[in-house]
Amino acid sequence: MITRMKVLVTDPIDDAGLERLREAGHEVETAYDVTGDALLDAVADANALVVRSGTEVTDAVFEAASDLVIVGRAGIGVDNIDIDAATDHGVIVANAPEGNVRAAAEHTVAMAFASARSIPQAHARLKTGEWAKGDYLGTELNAKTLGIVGLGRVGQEVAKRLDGIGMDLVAYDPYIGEERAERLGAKLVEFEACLERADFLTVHTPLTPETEDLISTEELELMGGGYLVNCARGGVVDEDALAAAVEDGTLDGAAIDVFADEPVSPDNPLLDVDDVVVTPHLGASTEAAQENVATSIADQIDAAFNGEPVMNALNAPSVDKSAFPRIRPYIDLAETAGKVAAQLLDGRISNVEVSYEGDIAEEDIELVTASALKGVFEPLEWQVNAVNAPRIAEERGIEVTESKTRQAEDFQSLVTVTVGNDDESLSVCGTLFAGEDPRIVRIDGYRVDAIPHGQMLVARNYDKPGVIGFIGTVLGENDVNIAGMFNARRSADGGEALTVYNLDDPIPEEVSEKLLADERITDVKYLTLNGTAE
Ligand SMILES: NC(=O)C1=CN([C@@H]2O[C@H](COP(=O)(O)OP(=O)(O)OC[C@H]3O[C@@H](n4cnc5c(N)ncnc54)[C@H](O)[C@@H]3O)[C@@H](O)[C@H]2O)C=CC1
Ligand SMILES: O=C(O)C(=O)COP(=O)(O)O
Repeated sequence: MITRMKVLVTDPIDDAGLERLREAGHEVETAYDVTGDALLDAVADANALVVRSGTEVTDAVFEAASDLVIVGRAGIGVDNIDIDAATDHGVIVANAPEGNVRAAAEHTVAMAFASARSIPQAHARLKTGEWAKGDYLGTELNAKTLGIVGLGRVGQEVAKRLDGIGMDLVAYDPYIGEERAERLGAKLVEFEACLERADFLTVHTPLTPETEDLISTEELELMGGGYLVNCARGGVVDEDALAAAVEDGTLDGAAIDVFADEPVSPDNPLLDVDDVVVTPHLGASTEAAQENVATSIADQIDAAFNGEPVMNALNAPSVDKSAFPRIRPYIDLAETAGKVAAQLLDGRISNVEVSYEGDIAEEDIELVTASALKGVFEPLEWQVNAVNAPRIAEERGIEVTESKTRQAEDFQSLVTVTVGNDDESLSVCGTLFAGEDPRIVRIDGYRVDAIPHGQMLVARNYDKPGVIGFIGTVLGENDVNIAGMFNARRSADGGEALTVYNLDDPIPEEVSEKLLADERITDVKYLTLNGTAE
């Protein structure tokens, strides 16, 4: 099983998550607030990195962390993680998209009320002994219009809560259907209409190039009054524009939990405007939410270490937990078939086809195909795993195709990996005996029955008397013991044949020359697969 893995945690997460990682046998190191070179040093021998929003996980981090398997984000937003760089380095990025949704929604509601009733301002004055009752005349949310920009998980929870207190709901989200909005009692409208109609506008999009500064001077002018709440991401709202709009009365107020740069600088213009209520990124900071996200990330890290699917992987194929036991043996089988095919083809690989027949064709096979690609690319000595294999194929212009058919001729399930180029191709078919024992059952059209592991030799020869004996003698003379062999021929007339050997020992280089010196033998290939021959 897995060896002790090191998990580096650079933003505070709940003890329940740390405990779960330790219970699973992993070494957990916490190094909060490390940045720059100190972060690069700390991550150098880590197998997993756990962060919240406080750590910038850049390309340099992946460069420094050669043993990194996964970055776990104990929360939702991953704008602080360079996912492209992670994929290039074959590192999984996973988040915890459910655990803090209610906390974020409740904080949003709290912020809307806080700004509408000036609670923080009145509170601060009363604490200094000032009874400023006459200075505050608030706004009710009841019967006002709530505009929601981004009707995803958090946006929907906010919708439910504020619908419940009698607000009218409009929403702008170009990626969801009208039906979903209607089920929440919200009307889907265009962006401008959402701004114009909202008395309270709340933002719940991720920060992406598309949403950066989504709301700036022009958009705030369209609102022309009312309140803006941002508990999503700082960069979505232009801070200078918002501060100016509240200052000059274009808006009545705002409530902001998130900032373009965090921790926020004392010079941030929003801190100077009295009608802007601020909190230091507290949306997810409840006990329940923190326990949820920390344990979710711990489980996903453990799964990654065990080679199991990572439920919320953002850059890797993930598989339903209940389906994984059925798929797992095919992951290894496809990788092996890919490895064998790549090692047997002489020419360049410019296309890979993975086809599925029988029961396996009913399953979600994205991860199986990625594993087949990993198998194909590994003998080429590319730094590859199932996370970056599809990307590597794309970058190198290798065409990847998949096909599925529920019919299987001779086997319950068959996985075939075909590698080739415009001039030639070679297929390797694998199946599972008794549902779990991997077998190679066809190589380049020859029907074989080979156990794919350890040292193997695949010889092509003319089907003449004494050839097999000759190969056995040469191997024996070189102290290579044959654990098993299978000979296949296309026809019974002395034509071409293919023989697959499982060997107990590595093959010395000169063996190949000796074998090929015999004109009955046309090709010899050595394969090295995982495990050793029995
Ligand atoms: N303040 C805090 O502590 C917390 C902040 N968050 C943040 O809240 C935000 C929302 O989180 P979730 O609801 O879980 O995400 P989600 O992915 O479930 O929903 C985001 C929604 O935004 C929509 N969207 C994307 N681009 C858009 C655009 N240009 N215009 C309008 N809509 C667009 C998407 O279609 C999606 O429906 C994220 O930025 C997340 O990081 C989440 C939890 C806590
Ligand atoms: O989950 C999110 O997106 C959040 O913004 C929460 O951030 P945090 O984990 O509190 O740094």
